[in-house]
Amino acid sequence: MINNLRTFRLVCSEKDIPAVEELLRSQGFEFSPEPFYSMARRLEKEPFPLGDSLASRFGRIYIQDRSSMLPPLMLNPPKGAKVLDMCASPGSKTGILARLVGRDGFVLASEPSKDRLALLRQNLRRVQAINSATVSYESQKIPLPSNGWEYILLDPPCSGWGTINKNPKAMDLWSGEKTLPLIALQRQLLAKAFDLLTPGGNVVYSTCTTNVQENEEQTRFAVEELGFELVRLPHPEGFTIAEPLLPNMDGVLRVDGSGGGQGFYVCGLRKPGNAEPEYPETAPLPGQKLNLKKLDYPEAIDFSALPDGELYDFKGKAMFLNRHALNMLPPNIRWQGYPLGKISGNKFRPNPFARTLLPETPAESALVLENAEDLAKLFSGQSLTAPAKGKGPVGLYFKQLLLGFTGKKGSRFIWTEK
Ligand SMILES: C[S@@+](CC[C@H](N)C(=O)[O-])C[C@H]1O[C@@H](n2cnc3c(N)ncnc32)[C@H](O)[C@@H]1O
Repeated sequence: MINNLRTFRLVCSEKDIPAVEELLRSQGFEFSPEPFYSMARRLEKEPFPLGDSLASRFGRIYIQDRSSMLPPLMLNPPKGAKVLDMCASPGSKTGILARLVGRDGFVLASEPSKDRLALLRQNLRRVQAINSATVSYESQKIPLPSNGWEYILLDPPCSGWGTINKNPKAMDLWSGEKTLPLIALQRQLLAKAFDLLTPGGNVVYSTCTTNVQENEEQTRFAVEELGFELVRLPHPEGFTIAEPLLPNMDGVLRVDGSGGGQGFYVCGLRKPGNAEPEYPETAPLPGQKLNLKKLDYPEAIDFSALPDGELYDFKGKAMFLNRHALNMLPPNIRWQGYPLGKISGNKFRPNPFARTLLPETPAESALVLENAEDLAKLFSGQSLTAPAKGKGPVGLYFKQLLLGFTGKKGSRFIWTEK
């Protein structure tokens, strides 16, 4: 089946939706809302690649297949929840989880492949998932204590048959016996998820493949061999859901792709019981904790916009360490917080895209652009007139939408990513 449907999601608060949509429309993009998620949009006109749009460059949209949005939406962690994403790169689902749990929640994203870990970190930075941290483990061996997580997303490597439109060779590459190692790994990961979950906690297991072995049979394994309870998932509006290929599987979602989007399989599982999560002993970290009161930083910055946590200097990189990560991650695990900028002595310079450090109300020094043309000019290297007073970096906004920090030289604003 040919899937020509292109979808993306907005990365902003509800109140900023009009500004992001205006930014897109002013560059000639047309789109319509998707019924299953208030932030999802269906692309209808693309005058140039959507990935090159200003909204995308500033991390205010994320291009993602609509079916791939379902697993985190089905896990549906509440605001403030802590979530483990066991197979995270490139971070498309981590990004949704980070949004769902909000500023006071936390997502730990695990990805063993070095290259894919770099991509994951890049994407999390782009969408400013400040409430996340990353680790690099084969998640079946991740050294986290048992019973510590109330929400887990498990989106393991699979044969990818649901993506044949994008990867026409997926079916030849992963057929017959060749899928056996994948099936074994998926089972190990499911067993580990069971161990890591707090009794009463939930995991969503998902694949972008269509065969029964990696889908319903894995659900059956999880229920019959591991002791999970099957959770009945709601029918997402606007999707065609096929009948499961095994009996007694009410509430699993076999997304057949005929409504557009990839073929996907999503199932919800609950660890029986009821208990509070157990947290490990923690230990001092390497790196140097920074005292915000002693830092020299541009006046445009508003550190109070950050969630609870600490700022650390790790070899010149200013890393934000979320309080949940500090409380939940044991001393033997290697993890990375969220990079906010550079630090030299006591001088902090924000990353140009670190919009989380901006106040909602622009400071007097800020550059507030009212039209996308000026923003495009600035972003392409042209300078814009600035008042001679004050120095950069200053806050950059499109209307009330926070974008990042732009440099200033004399009486010109200059965009620089250095
Ligand atoms: C289907 S992709 C995940 C897609 C991701 N959840 C997203 O939505 O952006 C599976 C990922 O699992 C990673 N992976 C492979 N072996 C793994 C293991 N043993 N533990 C955890 N992740 C693994 C792969 O490198 C790949 O990035």
